[in-house]
Amino acid sequence: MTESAVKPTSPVQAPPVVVARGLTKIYDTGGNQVHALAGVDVEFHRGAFTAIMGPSGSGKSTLMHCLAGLDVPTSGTVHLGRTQITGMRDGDLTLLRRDRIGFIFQSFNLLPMLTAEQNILLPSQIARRRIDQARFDHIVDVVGLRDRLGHLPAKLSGGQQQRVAVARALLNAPEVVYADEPTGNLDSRSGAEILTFLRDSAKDLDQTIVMVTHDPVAASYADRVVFLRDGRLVDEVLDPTAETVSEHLLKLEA
Ligand SMILES: Nc1ncnc2c1ncn2[C@@H]1O[C@H](COP(=O)(O)OP(=O)(O)OP(=O)(O)O)[C@@H](O)[C@H]1O
Repeated sequence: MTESAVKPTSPVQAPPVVVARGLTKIYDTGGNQVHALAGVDVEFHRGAFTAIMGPSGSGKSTLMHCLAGLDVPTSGTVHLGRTQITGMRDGDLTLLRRDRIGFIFQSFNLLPMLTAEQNILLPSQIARRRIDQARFDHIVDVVGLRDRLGHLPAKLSGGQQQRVAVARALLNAPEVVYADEPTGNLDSRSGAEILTFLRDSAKDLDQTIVMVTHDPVAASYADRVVFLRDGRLVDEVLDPTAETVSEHLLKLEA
């Protein structure tokens, strides 16, 4: 078989980048136990864009925080590549998050006194990493920030600020990007631009992306949607549409 005849591996067949097994998280609130995660097994594959959905209080944020090493599960394991992150010391976890994971938050989290360009470059500079100029140029052009690089965040629209945050998260080609309601503060047009960019990054840059969202339209940009209810993974949809996602959510909330 010639090389050009080899079919590219689809995102769902690629090896998992993140694997969680038997994750539980119990919060003890004054003698009252809340089982925020009640035994979650889940995998996220290279180059796949996955949305995590579920009713309010179903455990989405807790799951993302445990996957990203921002919170410690009560039991179970999380692997990033070959590294088991559960059980790591705080200092090692901080370095792992800095070097191997990208984050995008609803509230952008940009430093107000730095320009767009300085915000994008800051994590690499803190980590004393060489800047990949070609990747920087590619990302800046694709997100349409070329003529805004010298602007402070206050001089940018919400959509432009989130594009800066997305460029910052993707610059270092992290093994996985976690996005927590990335379009929650944006109008629908800016939101659609960010989601299109995330979808294209998964496809074109082989970027693994995991996004928590309440919005079926946002989830429809993903390759796959996994649904949580009462701290358990109860369903999933491949190649979702806003309609199929809404139907599944309605069933879960019934
Ligand atoms: N720090 C905490 N202390 C006690 N209980 C908590 C804490 N964090 C979360 N919980 C509880 O754990 C459960 C899961 O919460 P989580 O925030 O993960 O859900 P969610 O699906 O992200 O919710 P939402 O969609 O409303 O953001 C809820 O019952 C919540 O009240």
